[in-house]
Amino acid sequence: MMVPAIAIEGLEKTYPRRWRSPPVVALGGISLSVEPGEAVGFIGANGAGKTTTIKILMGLIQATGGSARLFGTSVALPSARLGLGYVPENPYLYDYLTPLELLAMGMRLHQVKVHDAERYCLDWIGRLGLAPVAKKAIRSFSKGMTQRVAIAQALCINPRLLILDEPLSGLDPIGRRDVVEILSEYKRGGGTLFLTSHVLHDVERLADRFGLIHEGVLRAVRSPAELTGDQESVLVRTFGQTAVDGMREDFAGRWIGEVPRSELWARLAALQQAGHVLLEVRPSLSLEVAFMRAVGQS
Ligand SMILES: Nc1ncnc2c1ncn2[C@@H]1O[C@H](COP(=O)(O)OP(=O)(O)OP(=O)(O)O)[C@@H](O)[C@H]1O
Repeated sequence: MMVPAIAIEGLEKTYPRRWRSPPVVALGGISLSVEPGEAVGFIGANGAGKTTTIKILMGLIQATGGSARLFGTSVALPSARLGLGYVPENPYLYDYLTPLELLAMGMRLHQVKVHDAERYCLDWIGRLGLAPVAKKAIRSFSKGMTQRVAIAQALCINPRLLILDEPLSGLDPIGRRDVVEILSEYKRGGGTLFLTSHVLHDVERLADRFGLIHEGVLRAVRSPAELTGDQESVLVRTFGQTAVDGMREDFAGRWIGEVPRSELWARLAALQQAGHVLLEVRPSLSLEVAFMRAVGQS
């Protein structure tokens, strides 16, 4: 059997009492495993326990109960994190360094050797859209630019596992698109991803499974097919000149309708006969809504 990339069992974290504040139970015993080559999105509202989980995996804080392993090695051992890429929620980078220097340093720390290291790092910097500032101190960078450097640094070591805490926050729409594309490519190449987000939409294109965490409890772990596969109706969008029963015209002159799954093929045939061109067929509930329903949040 393959060793899971991440194996979390009954993980607990209670932050101790401070001054007048009572102890905070951030994780109430969560269990989750991520297989090599898999991408898992960890979704939850502010304060749900996502960052706490990641900090435990990264050895930045200690769990108060349960266990966590990376490729079979306990997170208590620093060697568990060799060859692992990590992008924290608010990356703190040595800001007197340039992106080129920082990437080179990361490669040395992870003992990654490539033929022409400078060229290799510049290539990664370029892919994150930072070529013009490759040799400028990070100190002068915006939040989004800093985030891009952190992502380049995590990816350039060719990690066997990539852990990202809110990787898209702070990025503009183009940055988001670029990063989703780069992460998809990493996954297609066999990489393993564990990433957090407040919203499922952000990680929809990347994740094979989604885990919903709520107040320190993992409420459900589901694949997109499990979420949308058993919906009883399907949304159909067409383009055509004539009205067809059950379809309504939208403002752009397209036709849209919810069709019971059992009638789909008959309805598509009727639409074709009426001269409609098929534009889209998809589950009528968005993944986000389906997920919220699955865990009883809506
Ligand atoms: N150092 C700390 N001391 C005390 N409580 C903490 C500490 N860090 C986090 N918490 C609490 O633990 C709970 C989980 O926080 P965590 O940062 O893991 O949530 P999150 O899901 O990452 O939230 P966000 O999306 O806002 O980053 C919250 O109630 C938070 O207030």
